[in-house]
Amino acid sequence: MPADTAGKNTTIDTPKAAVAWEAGKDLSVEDVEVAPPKAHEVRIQIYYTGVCHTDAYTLSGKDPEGAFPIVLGHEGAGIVESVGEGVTSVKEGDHVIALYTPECGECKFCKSGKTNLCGKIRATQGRGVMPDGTSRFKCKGKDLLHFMGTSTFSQYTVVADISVVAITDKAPMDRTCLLGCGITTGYGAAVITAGRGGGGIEKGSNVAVFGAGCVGLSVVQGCVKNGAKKIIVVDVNDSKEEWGKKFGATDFVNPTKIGDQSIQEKLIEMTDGGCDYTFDCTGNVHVMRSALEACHKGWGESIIIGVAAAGQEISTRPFQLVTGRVWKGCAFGGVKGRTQLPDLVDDYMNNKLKVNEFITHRQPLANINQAFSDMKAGDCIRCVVNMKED
Ligand SMILES: NC(=O)C1=CN([C@@H]2O[C@H](COP(=O)(O)OP(=O)(O)OC[C@H]3O[C@@H](n4cnc5c(N)ncnc54)[C@H](OP(=O)(O)O)[C@@H]3O)[C@@H](O)[C@H]2O)C=CC1
Ligand SMILES: N[C@@H](CCC(=O)N[C@@H](CSC=O)C(=O)NCC(=O)O)C(=O)O
Ligand SMILES: [Zn+2]
Ligand SMILES: [Zn+2]
Repeated sequence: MPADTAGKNTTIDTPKAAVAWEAGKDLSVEDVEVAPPKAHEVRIQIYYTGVCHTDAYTLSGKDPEGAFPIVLGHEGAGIVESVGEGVTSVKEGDHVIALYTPECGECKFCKSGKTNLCGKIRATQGRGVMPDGTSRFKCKGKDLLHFMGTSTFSQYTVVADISVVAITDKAPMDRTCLLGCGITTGYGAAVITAGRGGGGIEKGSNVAVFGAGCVGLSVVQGCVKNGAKKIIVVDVNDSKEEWGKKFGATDFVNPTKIGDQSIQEKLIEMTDGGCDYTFDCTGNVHVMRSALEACHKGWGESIIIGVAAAGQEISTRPFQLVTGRVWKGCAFGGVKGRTQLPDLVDDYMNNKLKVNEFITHRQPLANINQAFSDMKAGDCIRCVVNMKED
């Protein structure tokens, strides 16, 4: 892999990337060409990437925005190799995390103070191209699409300068990569998105978290931080009870083992009328309904985090909302990546945020398909892929 390209306007023509040529097929590790960053773009050498269920979702063909061939991956950390003209926010050698939720600071969304979503490059990002409408990846003479503005399953990637944040070089990248999606998403949902003022769950809240994967356990971690009273993990997999308790959950319910009672009835009974907050971390629309209906009348809030497949819709009786329950959702936990992510990394470095505990599996890039299989097994919370080991 060339190490002397930094700062030079050259295409890197030997890195490897895991290419998704077609929906539903294994990834193929290929030699790719990665063009230099244009103005307001950054080329990053990716060191480590997590594999998230959203990568599998898009690979499956169920993502309405999914197109192929594409370089997937959106949970990555690395080092800036070179920057294009006009880039001032990061420089060569900076340790960074790629951001699938960019932050330009200038658009209507960024200026609203009401959301972490940024509108500046969302249209091109959704079409799998850079903001100028073209790709920086080539393989076998074909252009490859970018994914979520990050494409971290490549040893080198190019991102918009608003889609990357510099963090301390003291933090181990094989862990901080997970702050690029799963951990930040769940934690942010609990400490930022939840609550009418968006300040997170209040101290003393009773909470139910549906689905105890990386995202759900991160919600648990956020609820502990904000002083929740009851944190009930709901999962169909009994092994998640121990995981939930490790992160601070107080109770566990397996909804398949409560007889004739519905899960919403069970949770209402356990919380004297319903939960103050519930979180869907499964992507299952039936679970989303249960999560809403398990909320306390008058004020309970249910936050949708899980990503459901194309064509799936949520439903409930409108009466559930008329009587004061609130349905909302968030991407990346409501966290503003460039403004707020460095603080989360610092919290991790100061032992205030668990990250290491989520890593159950590791694979080299050559075994990335195994990393997808690992992720789908019930004993995996997160698998980290070493992008330098091919
Ligand atoms: N909004 C956002 O910004 C983001 C959304 N996501 C989405 O969040 C979701 C969760 O991600 P992740 O934590 O990685 O996923 P995991 O699959 O690791 O965790 C989901 C958990 O939910 C369990 N589960 C499945 N069905 C049910 C059910 N009916 N009731 C209760 N529990 C159930 C699963 O059990 P089992 O393993 O037995 O199936 C698993 O333990 C995904 O849909 C992902 O795409 C992820 C990141 C960001
Ligand atoms: N492309 C999908 C939507 C997938 C989705 O909801 N992505 C989340 C992040 S999930 C991360 O693992 C997100 O950022 N949503 C906001 C956005 O602007 O995409 C579809 O079309 O269904
Ligand atoms: Zn993700
Ligand atoms: Zn913006």
